[in-house]
Amino acid sequence: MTFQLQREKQLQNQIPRRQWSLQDFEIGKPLGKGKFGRVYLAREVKSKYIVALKVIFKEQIEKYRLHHQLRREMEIQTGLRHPNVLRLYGWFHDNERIYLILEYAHGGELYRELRKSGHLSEKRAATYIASLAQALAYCHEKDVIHRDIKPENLLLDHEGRLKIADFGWSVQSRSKRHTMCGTLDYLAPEMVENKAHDYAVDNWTLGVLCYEFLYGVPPFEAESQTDTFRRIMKVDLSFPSTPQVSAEAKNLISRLLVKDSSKRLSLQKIMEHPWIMKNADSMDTCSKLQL
Ligand SMILES: Nc1ncnc2c1ncn2[C@@H]1O[C@H](COP(=O)(O)OP(=O)(O)OP(=O)(O)O)[C@@H](O)[C@H]1O
Repeated sequence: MTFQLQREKQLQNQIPRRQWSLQDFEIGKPLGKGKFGRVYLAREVKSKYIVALKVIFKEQIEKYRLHHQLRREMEIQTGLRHPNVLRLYGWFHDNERIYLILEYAHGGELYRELRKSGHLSEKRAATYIASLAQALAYCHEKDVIHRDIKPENLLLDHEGRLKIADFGWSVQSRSKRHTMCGTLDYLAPEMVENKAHDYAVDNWTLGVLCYEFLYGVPPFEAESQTDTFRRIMKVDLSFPSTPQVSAEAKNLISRLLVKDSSKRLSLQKIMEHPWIMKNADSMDTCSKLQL
């Protein structure tokens, strides 16, 4: 067992009885800034386990009346245990702030990787899609839906394994995206139309992500929000000639970007798809289970 693993176990042993406070952590460098606060590298003093500490200002939460939702969502995420879902180990608060004790994702945002390399290889793209399909199947089983699975919310650990982060912030993040960046790119037709929707919205988003991993841009990108909306509603999908992408990958994308949500490929079928079977690195997706 590696040191980090032993330390994680130590940390986990403390979780049920522990009332955490800021004194339990040594705070390191800032890792990033979100809408509601900042994220810092931190080390739990007793176990020496490295975590990411997300600091959220209560004032912000109160301003947007998000405290009930934040609490519910924190409870959901604490209960999720999957190698491709970022762990939330616990939380505590003081007068001004709420602190979330999160698994540290050493590799940072997948979004940055994607921008850096332009697009990903089929092997990497397939591995990420398989990881996402497995993580989502696990969440759906637990009746947790509505993951905000756009590249900015996907982090990588020290081994390059994908982690879905920002759980439960789907509503905020989505409205944030609408107002701040105006992007609808990852939303299924039934969502942009504000219709009732179910688990199948996540399957659509997997199709969008698969396209973006392979081509470097989302499939329905347009100058304006209205044009993106139109393209999504028409499923105006086309595959550029470069970069070269295999017919099997295009087949998977076309079977996910289907307007009728009941006809989209299921998560199970994604995992069995020939492109995934051929390209996904199974070590990264299934065998490193439950630490
Ligand atoms: N667990 C983590 N490990 C490593 N880096 C992280 C972790 N969590 C967040 N970060 C970094 O900090 C940045 C800000 O994270 P945060 O979740 O606050 O922002 P956000 O995605 O904009 O979320 P929100 O919508 O909640 O404001 C991320 O973009 C990421 O680079």
